[in-house]
Amino acid sequence: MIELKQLTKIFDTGKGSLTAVDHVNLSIATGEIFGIIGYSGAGKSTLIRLLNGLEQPTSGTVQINKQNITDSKGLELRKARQKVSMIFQHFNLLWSRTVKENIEFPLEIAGVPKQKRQARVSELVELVGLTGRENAYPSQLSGGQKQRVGIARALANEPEVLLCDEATSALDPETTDAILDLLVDINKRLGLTIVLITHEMHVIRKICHRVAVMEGGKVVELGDVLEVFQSPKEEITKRFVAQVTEKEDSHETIKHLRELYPTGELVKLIFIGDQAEQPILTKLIRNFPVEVNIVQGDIAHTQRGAYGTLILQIKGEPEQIAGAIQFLEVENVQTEVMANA
Ligand SMILES: Nc1ncnc2c1ncn2[C@@H]1O[C@H](COP(=O)(O)OP(=O)(O)OP(=O)(O)O)[C@@H](O)[C@H]1O
Repeated sequence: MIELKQLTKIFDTGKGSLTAVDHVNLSIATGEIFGIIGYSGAGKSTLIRLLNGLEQPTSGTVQINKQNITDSKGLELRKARQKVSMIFQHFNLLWSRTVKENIEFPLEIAGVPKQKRQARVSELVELVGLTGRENAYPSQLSGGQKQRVGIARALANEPEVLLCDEATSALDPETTDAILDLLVDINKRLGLTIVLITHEMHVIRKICHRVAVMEGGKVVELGDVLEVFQSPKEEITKRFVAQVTEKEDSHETIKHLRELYPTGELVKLIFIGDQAEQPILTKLIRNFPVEVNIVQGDIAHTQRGAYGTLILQIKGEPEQIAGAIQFLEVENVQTEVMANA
């Protein structure tokens, strides 16, 4: 659906040239929710502006549905851009227009007749959960409701791709989750391809299928969200993953746990995907004469299955403990002995 080849954008800053996007190659499938994460200045906004044709690349190409955005001009470019819609961190609504009128705006521009426009607006209002608020002005809405208007407006002309530029960064955690749920719902119902940029790993974890990590204009890591959580390779990716996993690996935490649980072994288990639903602990306790205490646990759900960590205190004869740990490894549970008694 989206193909970026050797995509590069160099800005002339007056003080020399700055490579904001550096030879990026990406292939995003139809119906995928694809996340791009990076710290400020990594090049995410520039990349997204290249995707919707607002910025011209210095070199390389952007193809959407086999159409080359970078070569298109005039009517052709406008048509290609209609397939791509966008929502923003600060919503970018028209303040003097009501909810209904904001959603209707892109339909007016596209020349859709009034009756058709009204029917489409009603559909969209319902889709984003704003029934009853049609005549409110943006100033009368909460942040989450404003973003719902932004989403409805973006969907008005039936785009194939929705770009989300830090779409939940201005929202509180609960509202963020509700908006992310809405995006997943829309992705499933309409088969819409979603590309989002963010600096929050929570957003990636919750809704994305795949993720690209950007640093210094380059994609430094790319993979399935679950895989990236399981084994982040780059230092920067590890830092992003640590945003949402327990701070259980820190030296202080381990020391603290050792004080609380001075005997036996402290073992950290990492469950990925289906494993999180299997009765592995039941089997362990049945097969080995050891005592197992749950010290700490955390399960996160991604679009591709669950990811969880569990810290156990295992007490018993050393060879039985060793056997229990071996059993976990045979069951393909990633296991780390955290501290010795
Ligand atoms: N129009 C421009 N002219 C010159 N430099 C620019 C321009 N736009 C972006 N840059 C520079 O390109 C680099 C990448 O910026 P970009 O905004 O794409 O990063 P980002 O990852 O989106 O960060 P942020 O989240 O802060 O927007 C930065 O060093 C930025 O200063």
